[in-house]
Amino acid sequence: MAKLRVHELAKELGITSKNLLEVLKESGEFVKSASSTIEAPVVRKAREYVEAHPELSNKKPAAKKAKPSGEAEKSEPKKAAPKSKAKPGPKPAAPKPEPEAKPAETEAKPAPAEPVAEEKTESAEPHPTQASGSPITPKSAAQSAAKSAPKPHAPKPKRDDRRRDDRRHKNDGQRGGGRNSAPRPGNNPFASNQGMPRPAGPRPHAPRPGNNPFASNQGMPRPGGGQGGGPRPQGGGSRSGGAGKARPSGPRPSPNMMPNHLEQQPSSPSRGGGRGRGGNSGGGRGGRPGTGGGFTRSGGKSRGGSTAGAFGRQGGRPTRGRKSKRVKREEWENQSSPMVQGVQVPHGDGTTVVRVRQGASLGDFAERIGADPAALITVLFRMGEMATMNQSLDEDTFKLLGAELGYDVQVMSAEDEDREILEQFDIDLDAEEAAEDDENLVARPPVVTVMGHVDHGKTKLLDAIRHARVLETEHGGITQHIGAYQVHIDYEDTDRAITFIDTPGHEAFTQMRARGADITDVAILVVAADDGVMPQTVEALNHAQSAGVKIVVAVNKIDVEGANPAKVRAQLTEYGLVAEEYGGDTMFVDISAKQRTGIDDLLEAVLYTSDAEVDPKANPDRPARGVAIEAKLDQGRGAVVTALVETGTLRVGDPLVVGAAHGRVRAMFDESGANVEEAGPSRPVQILGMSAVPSAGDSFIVASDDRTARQIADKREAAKRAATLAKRRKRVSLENLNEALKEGTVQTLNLILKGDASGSVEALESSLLEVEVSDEVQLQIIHRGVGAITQNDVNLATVDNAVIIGFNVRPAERVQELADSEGIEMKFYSVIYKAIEDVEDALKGMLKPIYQEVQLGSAEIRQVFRSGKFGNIAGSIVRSGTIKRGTKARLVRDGVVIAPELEIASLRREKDDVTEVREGYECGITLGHKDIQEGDIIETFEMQEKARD
Ligand SMILES: Nc1nc2c(ncn2[C@@H]2O[C@H](COP(=O)(O)OP(=O)(O)OP(=O)(O)O)[C@@H](O)[C@H]2O)c(=O)[nH]1
Repeated sequence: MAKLRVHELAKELGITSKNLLEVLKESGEFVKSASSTIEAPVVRKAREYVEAHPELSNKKPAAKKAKPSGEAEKSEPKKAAPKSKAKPGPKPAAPKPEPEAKPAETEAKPAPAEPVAEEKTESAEPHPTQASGSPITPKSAAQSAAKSAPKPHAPKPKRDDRRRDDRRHKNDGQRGGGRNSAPRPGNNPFASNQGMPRPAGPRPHAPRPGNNPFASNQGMPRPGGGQGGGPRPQGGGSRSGGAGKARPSGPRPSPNMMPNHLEQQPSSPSRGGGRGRGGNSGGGRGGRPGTGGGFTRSGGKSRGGSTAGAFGRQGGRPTRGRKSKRVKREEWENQSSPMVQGVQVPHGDGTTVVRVRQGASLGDFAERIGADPAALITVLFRMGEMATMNQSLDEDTFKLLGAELGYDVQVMSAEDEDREILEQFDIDLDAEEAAEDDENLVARPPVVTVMGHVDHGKTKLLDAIRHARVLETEHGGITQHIGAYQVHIDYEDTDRAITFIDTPGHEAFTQMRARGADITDVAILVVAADDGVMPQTVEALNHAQSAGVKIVVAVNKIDVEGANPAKVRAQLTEYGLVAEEYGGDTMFVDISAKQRTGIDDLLEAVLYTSDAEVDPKANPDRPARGVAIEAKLDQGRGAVVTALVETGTLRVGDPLVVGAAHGRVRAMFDESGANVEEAGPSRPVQILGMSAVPSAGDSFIVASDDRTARQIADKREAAKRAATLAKRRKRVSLENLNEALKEGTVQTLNLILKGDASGSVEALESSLLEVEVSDEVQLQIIHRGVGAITQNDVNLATVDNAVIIGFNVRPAERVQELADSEGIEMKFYSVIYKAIEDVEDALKGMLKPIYQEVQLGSAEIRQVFRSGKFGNIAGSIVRSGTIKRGTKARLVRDGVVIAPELEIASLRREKDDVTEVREGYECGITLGHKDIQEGDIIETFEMQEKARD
């Protein structure tokens, strides 16, 4: 199912998304925006078209496609002939291919070769997305273009830039011709009526009746084009030759264009083409309006034997008769597919990119390349891998398989995948953002994160701000920590709000970013004036700068003796933060978080910086979108999510999706615990009503209804599961997969990481998490931190049976003794790879657990009873421990084991069957062993796994 998006394909082809969109739209494809997905067949067509039209390219014309085009050229002549259909003449003589003729070429060929096969494959695929989408309206394009112009405020790094880029993009795209009139003369590959700008109006109708995905204008006359279809060189037209008559205008600019390609599609090529060509060249009818659709695939189809020739039936018959076509297509593919590993499967050219989701199965991949899954299973098997059709494959396996088949298989990132999921519900966040009209945007409070070195006063500062500013509010101040809060300040005679993320430190900031949540507008970098710039100060500013976040420096602890604020300013210039007083553009404010001085100045500096450098804006009049900042499970209230609204307004009752959780907003609270009915941009609120607890950094969107919300959440959950499955599979070799599954025991190695700096701890953690030994053993980092190993760490290790890893740190006083007495292992490293090696070894060691025998009890046989029914019964007395029924036993006589592998088959006290008998009691035991005597000792034991040290 993984599909390329327009912008991705555009990038790949070196043209603008706009151009590509136009090309696609013109060809009748239902693409909505640059983020819309496009089906493989369309991708292929577009690729071929663009390759054939280097003029479309922005950057590198058709360089990379050189090869394909070359091929195209080769075949051109052939096609050209058929194409000439333009000419009424019965015999398409035109030997001379028109420049654009390439695309058509293939189809023209009487004997469709591989390309045909490929095309077919594509065509067979349904095009759900396209069908539902509607083209971007000219209005939105116009709006977005308009937006780009005025930029009242200073440069806005993040979002604005992005938006601007988009606009630029759009504008670029339009460069050819009228902005709305998508079709650029000459450029549009699929356009049937090239050269005639098509009024934007009709576009929306794009959806042709019928469901021929390729017929651009089925059944609808194209304005201006006269019959639009008629003239279309492409399709069957060319083939049938007859079409000619339809052709009003002279030589079709690009008969070969896409249309032809399309024709190559599955069915058409072989039969359609043949038919049209031969039999009914009469295709004459091609004149039919509407028919010649860009992707005339239908033209070819006109199998009705009738004349339908080239342009023929399209209008009337979209894609019916699918079945037989499909069958034929398969037959065709089978004939033309190359052999790989002795199996016939489609083959790429080595550069063909196939995108699959994380955790995609072989079946998914087969669908993408139009192969028979069974054939792929065989190929994989012969490559030494075994997989079923529905089993998730990991990226490596896909890559291997792809390489074998000539495809560059790319596993989609989680973000792309999510985008794709949303697109299935017609939600395209990027496009919406790009299409947002500046007029609808209103200023929103800046979102601020506090960062800095350990102990420089981040928490104290957040407290100071909270107290200074929130206690005065009507609700009586912040009563709870919800992960974010808003304060108000009188700034330039206006009441202004600032939103603070209440989790200090760049780790949280980075974690959120890693999940795609760029919510911070301004970062306050806290530097203690008595300590100066420290390692984490630098880390924090690097993180902020790399995120394009503006920084305000809070020089803290100026109340401390020896504080040297000037030194901080001087130090930070080295890192590109030059104070205004030194001619730079960064605001430095001296504060004392402890004494709560300078706080107002700091807040003003934040607002000043925000206004000047960020100018955050959002449209409050739309369904809300935002990010989950914190989430927890509350016993009485269920999932409690603190969400920050980024745009739109969130209201109680809204159907919401947060990550893989969904639900209706049952109630909302602000940081003071007060009920909130609605929350606008930059407003943090606690939300009740979600079905599950999402992760911090998960984005949320208001869905159109509960059902959609649930479906999106379900799909996300499924994607997550598939990704996890794929990862897990990676770690289990095929040989031991079944065993591992059978045993069902997964062992976990718990680790506590302590390091000299958070950077090194993070690096160590991420490296360790990549260690994969087997699916049976997992590695879990239960705690990490900066600084010496403390008693707390050891206590935690005791509880969770963890190993402590110290990276460039040592245990604090008396901690070593504690660890020794608790049997906690501490390991110290100064090189990351050494730690990784050791952990890897430990994990491997865990693979083969050592079992040890544990004695459970022993009993002495006092008397032997012979019973016909039960065999020999040992009347015994339990000498130690407990004798349990069903446990393993051995028989010892005079210190010699005479029967090592027995089992307590039955156990009785008096006349009752019992499960166990304790020390000192008499009992009757049967062992299923005849040779027992008075005085023999029955020892019972079990095998217990021994933890490795
Ligand atoms: N004298 C003085 N002490 C301060 C000031 N700000 C913070 N402190 C003290 O510095 C210590 C660390 O403050 P925190 O706010 O916990 O520092 P932090 O940066 O949040 O520390 P971590 O959470 O460990 O990263 C505490 O003992 C505070 O009381 C200040 O302005 N003046």
